[in-house]
Amino acid sequence: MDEGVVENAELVALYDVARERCEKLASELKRFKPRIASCFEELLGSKPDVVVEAASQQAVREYGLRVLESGADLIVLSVGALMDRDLLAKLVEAARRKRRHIYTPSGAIAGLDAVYALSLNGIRSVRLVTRKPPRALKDAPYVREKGINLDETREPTTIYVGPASEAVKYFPANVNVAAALSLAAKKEATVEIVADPTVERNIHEIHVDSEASKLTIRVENTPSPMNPRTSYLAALSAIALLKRLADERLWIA
Ligand SMILES: NC(=O)C1=CN([C@@H]2O[C@H](COP(=O)(O)OP(=O)(O)OC[C@H]3O[C@@H](n4cnc5c(N)ncnc54)[C@H](OP(=O)(O)O)[C@@H]3O)[C@@H](O)[C@H]2O)C=CC1
Ligand SMILES: O=C([O-])CC(=O)C(=O)O
Repeated sequence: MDEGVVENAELVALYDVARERCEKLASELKRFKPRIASCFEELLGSKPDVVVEAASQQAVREYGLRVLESGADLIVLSVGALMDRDLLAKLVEAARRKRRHIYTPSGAIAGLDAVYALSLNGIRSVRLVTRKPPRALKDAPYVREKGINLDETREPTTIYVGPASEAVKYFPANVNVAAALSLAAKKEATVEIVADPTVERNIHEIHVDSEASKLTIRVENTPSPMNPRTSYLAALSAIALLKRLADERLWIA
């Protein structure tokens, strides 16, 4: 799985609260022989140039600053954590001071380059409609807190409408894309979440209204076989970013 993709880089270390998950991943790799770190300090001890967070919003809060302070770039997938303005300001300040970068890849969506471009001239409204099979949503804090029973859902049901900063707390493993979208738009997205038993894919629709363009983007993603909440595209997006960085930015799409 790791052959022939990111050529000019080494995977130096892996860290997860559950060590056996790193061991399983490492056993599936052919080219890379990463150290399996038993704590986050040990991961940083490998002196990485880039650390990819693919864990949780809590992990961004726990380790984000330490990554930048260690002199590494930080790629964030649990972008929801960055809706916390204080945390974002601290990370940006550390990145500036250490001359490193924070990257938020497009993850499970597309078109953030255009959304960012439109933000330069001001965006009137930005909306995300996320549609996932009920099994991908049933463990979300919001669903549990409100006692919503998704096992009996027979038709598409809107279970949540609200601002991105709230949505990423209620659905921390489902709509990090709402944060990536809001940061690109420089405007908080309104998020609608639909539990849809008629779909097998994780579907994200972006609607942006601005003077320069009306933008509609729809992405239908195959879920990861290991985690139905997560789209396969999100992992590919992080790998594609690593590849661009490892190729020393000779070509940026
Ligand atoms: N930006 C985007 O477009 C997308 C973002 N995501 C986000 O990316 C993240 C990773 O997704 P995915 O790989 O599917 O998640 P998984 O839950 O499948 O895997 C994450 C792993 O990280 C571990 N972990 C969580 N928190 C910590 C921590 N503080 N320290 C150490 N290990 C930790 C988890 O352990 P445990 O299970 O014990 O918590 C788990 O083993 C998620 O937050 C997800 O929501 C996903 C898809 C798209
Ligand atoms: O993978 C997806 O479809 C989106 C996702 O989980 C997230 O943004 O957290």
